Amino acid sequence: MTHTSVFAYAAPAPKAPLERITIPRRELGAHDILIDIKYAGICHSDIHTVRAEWGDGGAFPIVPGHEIAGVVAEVGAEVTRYQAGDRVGVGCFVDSCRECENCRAGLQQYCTGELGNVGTYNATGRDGETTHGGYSTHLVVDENYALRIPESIPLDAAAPLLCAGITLYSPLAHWQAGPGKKVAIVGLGGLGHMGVKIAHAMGAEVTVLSQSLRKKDDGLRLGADHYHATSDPATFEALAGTFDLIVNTVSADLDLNAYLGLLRTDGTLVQLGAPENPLPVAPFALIPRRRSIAGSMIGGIPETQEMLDFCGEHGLASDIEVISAEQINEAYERVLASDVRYRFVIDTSTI
Ligand SMILES: NC(=O)c1ccc[n+]([C@@H]2O[C@H](COP(=O)([O-])OP(=O)(O)OC[C@H]3O[C@@H](n4cnc5c(N)ncnc54)[C@H](O)[C@@H]3O)[C@@H](O)[C@H]2O)c1
Ligand SMILES: [Zn+2]
Repeated sequence: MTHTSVFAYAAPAPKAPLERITIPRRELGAHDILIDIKYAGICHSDIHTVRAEWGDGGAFPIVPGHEIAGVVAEVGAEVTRYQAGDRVGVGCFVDSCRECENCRAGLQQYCTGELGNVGTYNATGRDGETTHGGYSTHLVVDENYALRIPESIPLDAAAPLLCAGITLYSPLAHWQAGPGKKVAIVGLGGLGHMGVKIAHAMGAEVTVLSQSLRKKDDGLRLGADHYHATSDPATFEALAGTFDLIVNTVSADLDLNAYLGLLRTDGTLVQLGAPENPLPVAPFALIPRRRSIAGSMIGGIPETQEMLDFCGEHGLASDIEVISAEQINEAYERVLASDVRYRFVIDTSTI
């Protein structure tokens, strides 16, 4: 297979600063599109991965980036869905088996086939080659794993929707956030701020549970009805038994038992944050009120398109700070210090 060489930013080894390298992109296959990447969001998962916090080490050098927005530059011979000039996005995976029960149901993120869902980076594609993510100038992807970005959403603010947006939309839709439902969003970072916007647009009564009240004004502006500090023990007394749904976006260890106490009867806590340590659950945090704890991972292709269209209709996008490629390492430190409002987005023309 022949390749084209393109520029990218990569972590050469675990915990090492990212640096500019060249990577291969495959030649256009019949069903592929070539995307001229314009913007790539920085997700906390990128940081977990390059710091090797999820165990397996990975295939370094790793080019992160799964919040990708760009414009179609070329299409393969049999492409039907896109043409040059279309505004498109790519999220957390670029392929899946397409045959298992989940793939056929449009839940490609939960592919159970041998191929599994092929991560946009740090994964092995069906051609046996390592995938490289969006901190890069170009990407070749199968047209079936790209999404259409509505005209009303600027490309830079659209990029984070491809992970942060769908990761919140999917559980909020699944657990039916809407009028009459009380929803708490724990952690007001990249994921959390999209959770507030989307849950509010769905009609739910939204509460932010943040470490402090430092970002309260932002939270209310984003659409929250209430805002509480989890550093204040009175919060857990005042809100005991309140919520139908709690969505935990925190990237660090948290005492889930304290949060389970905030659920009403039959309420559900959905775990989205993925810290490296187990989170112990006390049986009696669940038993007395038939409470549930669940997980959810991004969303499938049809639901991601539905989320983008929903955001287009409701005028939603991410609150972003656009940076140049040479600021990536500094941005990582700022994400780790909770100093981001609310997503860093790399202008990939600076790569
Ligand atoms: N389930 C999924 O599909 C999925 C998808 C994307 C990301 N993630 C994971 O979700 C987590 C969050 O990602 P992100 O990009 O939003 O990160 P982020 O760093 O932008 O946001 C995390 C937020 O949690 C806050 N926080 C930390 N400790 C807290 C505490 N004790 N109480 C309340 N808030 C606290 C931080 O201040 C920050 O605002 C990461 O672990 C990431 O890997 C999961
Ligand atoms: Zn992500």
